[in-house]
Order: sequence, then C-alpha cells, then structure tokens
Amino acid sequence: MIKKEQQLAEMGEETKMQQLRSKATELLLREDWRESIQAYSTFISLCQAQISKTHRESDPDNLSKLRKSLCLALSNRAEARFRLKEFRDALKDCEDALQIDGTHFKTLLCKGKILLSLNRYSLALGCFREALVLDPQCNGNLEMLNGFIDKCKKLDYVSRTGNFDVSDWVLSGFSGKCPDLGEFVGTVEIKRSEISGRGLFSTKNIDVGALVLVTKAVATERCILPKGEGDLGENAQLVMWKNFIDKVNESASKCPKTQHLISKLSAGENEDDLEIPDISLFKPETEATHVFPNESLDVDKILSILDVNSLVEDAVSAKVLGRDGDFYGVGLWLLPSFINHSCSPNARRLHIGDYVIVLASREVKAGEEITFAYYDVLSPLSKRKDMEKTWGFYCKCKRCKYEEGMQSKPEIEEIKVVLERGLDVGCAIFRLEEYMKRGVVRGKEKGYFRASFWKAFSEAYQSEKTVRRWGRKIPALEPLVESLVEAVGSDERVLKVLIRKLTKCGGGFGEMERAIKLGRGVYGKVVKKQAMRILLELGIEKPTLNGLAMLPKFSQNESDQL
Ligand SMILES: C[S@@+](CC[C@H](N)C(=O)[O-])C[C@H]1O[C@@H](n2cnc3c(N)ncnc32)[C@H](O)[C@@H]1O
Repeated sequence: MIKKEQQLAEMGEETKMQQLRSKATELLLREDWRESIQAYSTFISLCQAQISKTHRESDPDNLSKLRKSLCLALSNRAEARFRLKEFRDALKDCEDALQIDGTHFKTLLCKGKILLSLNRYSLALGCFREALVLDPQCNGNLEMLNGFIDKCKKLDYVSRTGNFDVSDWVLSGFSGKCPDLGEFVGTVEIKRSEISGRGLFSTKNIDVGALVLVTKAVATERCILPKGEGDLGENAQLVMWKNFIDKVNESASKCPKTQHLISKLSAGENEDDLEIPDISLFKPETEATHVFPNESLDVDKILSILDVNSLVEDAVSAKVLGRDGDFYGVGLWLLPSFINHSCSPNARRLHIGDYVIVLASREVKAGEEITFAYYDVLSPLSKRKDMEKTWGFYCKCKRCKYEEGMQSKPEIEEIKVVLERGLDVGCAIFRLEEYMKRGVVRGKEKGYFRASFWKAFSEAYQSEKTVRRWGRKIPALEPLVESLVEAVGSDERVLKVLIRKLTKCGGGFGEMERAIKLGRGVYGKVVKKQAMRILLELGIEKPTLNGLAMLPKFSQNESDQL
C-alpha cells in the first residue's frame, strides 16, 4: 500500500515536472528569457530533488532520464541567461550541465558564445571546435558554427597581435555592422605617474598609428541632442546620464571582474595613494585564472568614479567612425581610465561601436607615459586653463609648465592682442615665428606655441590671400605640420588643412606620404590604400574635376597595401 502511494506521488511529481518543462521551453521559444529562467529554476530544483531520491542500482534508467533532463534544463537556462547578458550565471549553468554530460552539443555551443562575449576567444574556440567534432553536421547549424569558429580565430589573432584592419568596412562606406574588434592590450603597464596618481606607460617603442589598446565599454549611452540650446538639451543629457549610470551598475552587478576593476578607478581624491593594479587584470583571458571577490560599490563612489573616468565619444580629441554626427555618446572604458591627460599627448582615441581604440598619434618611446587629450589641445594656454577647471584638475603636463613660464613674455602677449583684435593672422604668425627664431624657443617647444596659436595658422593657410601676402615670412605648411605632430601628435584638423592644400595644388609622392603618416596617427594603420584615401578625405569638401576628386592618386604600380 505504501509503495503504491509512493508510486502515485512519484507519478504526480513526474507530471508536474513535465508540465514545468513544457512551460519553460515554451517561454524560451517565445524569448521570454526572465520567465523561462524562473520556470527552469523550479524544474531544476525538482529534478535535483528527484535525482537525490533515486537509487542508482535499483532504478538506473530513471536516473539516467532525470540526469538528461537536468542537463538540458541547465543548458536552456544558460541560453536564457546568456541572452540577458548574465554571463557569470550562464557560465555556471554550462559548467554544471557539462559535469553531467561533457559532450552535450547545445551546452558547448552556449558556453562558446558566452566565452566569446567575455572576450575569451581561445577558450570559446575550444568549445566550438569540440562541438564540431561531436556533431560534424551540427544539427543543421554547420554554417553558424563555422562562423563562430572563424570569428574566434580572427579575434584571437587580433587580441594577441593588435593587427586589425577596418579597410573593408571603410571601403564599404561603413555599411553593415561595425567590424568585430578583439580586445587587445599592447606593450603597456600601469605605474605611478608624475602627472597624477597612476598612468599607463609603454614598455616598448610604439610606431605612429600602432595600437596601444582596444577595449569594449563597460557601458555606453547615446542620444540625439535636440537642436538649439537650453532646457531640452539639458534634459536629454540628464536622461542620458541617468540611463548610463543604470547601465554601468547593471554591468557591474553581472560581472565580478568588472565590479572589481571599477572599484580600482580614481574617484578624484588622493590619487597618489591609490593601488596600482596589475596590467594582466585587463587582458581578455584573465578571468579564467582569477577569482574576483563579490564586492559591492556604494552609489556615491560609483558617481564620483563616473564623473572622473567617463569619456565623451565625440570629444575634439577623439574620432567616431561609421556613425552620423548627430549622436552624443558617453561611455566608461576600464583600461583607458588609467590614461592621464596631457596638452602634448602621444595617443588618441578612435571609437568604433562600443569599442575604444587607443593608438599612438606620434612615436612613443619605451618607458614614456601614454597620454591623450581630455580637451582641445590645439588651443592657447588661457583657454586650456578654463577647460581644465571644468574637468576639476590643475594640469601638470610638461607643455603647461613650459608655457606657464613663458606666459608673461611681452612678445607673446602682443601676439595675443593681435589675434584678439581680429587683425591680420599672417602678422600674428610672423611675429610669433620671429620671436621663436630669435632663439628663445627651440625644438618641441616651437610646436607647443604653434599648437597654441593653431587657429591663426589654420586660418592663414586656408586663405590664399594671406599665404600670398606673407609668402616666406610665414613657415611653409609641411614643416609646420611636422612640428605640430611632434608636439601634440596627429590631429584630424591639421590633416584636413594639409589635404585641402593637396587637393588644390596637387602634390608629389612625398606630400602624399606625409598625409598618410598623419592619417595613421589619426585612424591607425589602415592597411588598404584606398581605405586610407577615403578616411583622409572625410570631412573635407572635395573639389571635383569631371567628377573626380583631386587628391593625388596612388599610381597604378603601387600595391594596394600601405
Ligand atoms: C581618468 S583618471 C586618470 C588616471 C588617474 N591618474 C588615476 O590614478 O586613476 C583622471 C584623473 O587623473 C588626474 N589627471 C589626469 N590628467 C591630469 C593632468 N594632466 N594633470 C593633473 N591631473 C591629471 C585628474 O585627477 C583626473 O581627474
């Protein structure tokens, strides 16, 4: 009698489990991820309870059936959690499912996708390859699986070498999805900085245009700012900022590594006492060997951290590729948060999708600190001082120290007066160059001053009248560009003036080479020449002759590779 009751109870449990499983599957198919996770969780608990009650010896078939169901349920819950970007929990489900059946195809596929999203490319590749071996036809998903394998191989290569190329995407007119970028940390380390707190330093020489790092945002938020000033714009920014904070909190709560690394960022105070994190923590595969504590960050600290470290995508010193200019975007990127500002920077940011690419905008020597501009460095000292105030620090870079020392020189004051009064920019440039020629200013410092008075230079070189009037009394554009690049790195506005001159007057091989070098400092080592050409022409009105742009062409016998 007792046995019968027990059997009936078991049948009841079984029916309940079947119903739950069907409901969970239906919810999964309907892509109702949250609800399906709940249904699977109940099913999994019941299933685990049944398994612990079932005897291996007396009922091996039932036990095997239950274990199969549990494995599938864990795998499906992993998929739902993956869709919600709950990667840590999804990965745990996959591990549990694979403990039951190490050759479960669906779980291996899901685990590969999770690892790929966590930028752990070689581990992801291992999962996809294992799945392919298990089922060479892949349930009809062969194409998809091969796609994942190719992607992992590509990203793994990029993350090891930093050799990525956006040429094809540029050549396609930035159409379609942004290219897949692998996370990459170049030859850099975090050290105590003379500028402030910690900074990022190169451990080897870095060429112009070579990548320093590529990293995906913890979170980004974008909006289209309403045209015109006032409340509307401010409200849109407030909403954007609030959404951004929520997204950062969400990402941190889902990933202990992200949470841990956010906690290491500066909140703006006592920077010189802050811990120096090991660079390996920022490398894609680190998670596999590290256990990150589950720590929570208090709201005030997060707000201060975001205040100090968030970057605006389309700052003057950054370039956003492949998106129309109406968007305003803000984001948090972890490793770039260790990069200090300098008014004489050697790196710049390039934004593609949610990735930020930091590249050398001029040659960087081993041991040099990597810096980029938080605000416009092609501006005079007084303006930069105003901008640093809004950033909440007093800039301690070499250029500021030097220019502060020269500030009171009457010659510099006179030039400022000429410019403020809107008098002839050629005259201001002439006076500046004469002052520097007299020997007080040499080498890189010349570039500092030229960058401070860039506005005058740019106006002068774009006015044929000024160039004609002042002739050799003002420097030729090419050496000026070189001196600017030495002082502040490549800049697209300087590039634009150079390209305008080339499109107007034509130019030889040397000029084109110079433009390409400058282009590399702005866009990185774009491999295909035609793609670089398109980038060089971005943002300049192209004078056309019989419909052809007049930028000097690459000759036929030059290969397409730079
Ligand atoms: C994004 S963090 C840069 C990394 C920071 N030094 C650290 O230790 O975490 C920005 C903060 O660094 C400091 N900082 C960056 N550039 C600076 C500069 N040129 N002069 C003075 N302080 C600077 C300021 O305190 C700023 O708020």
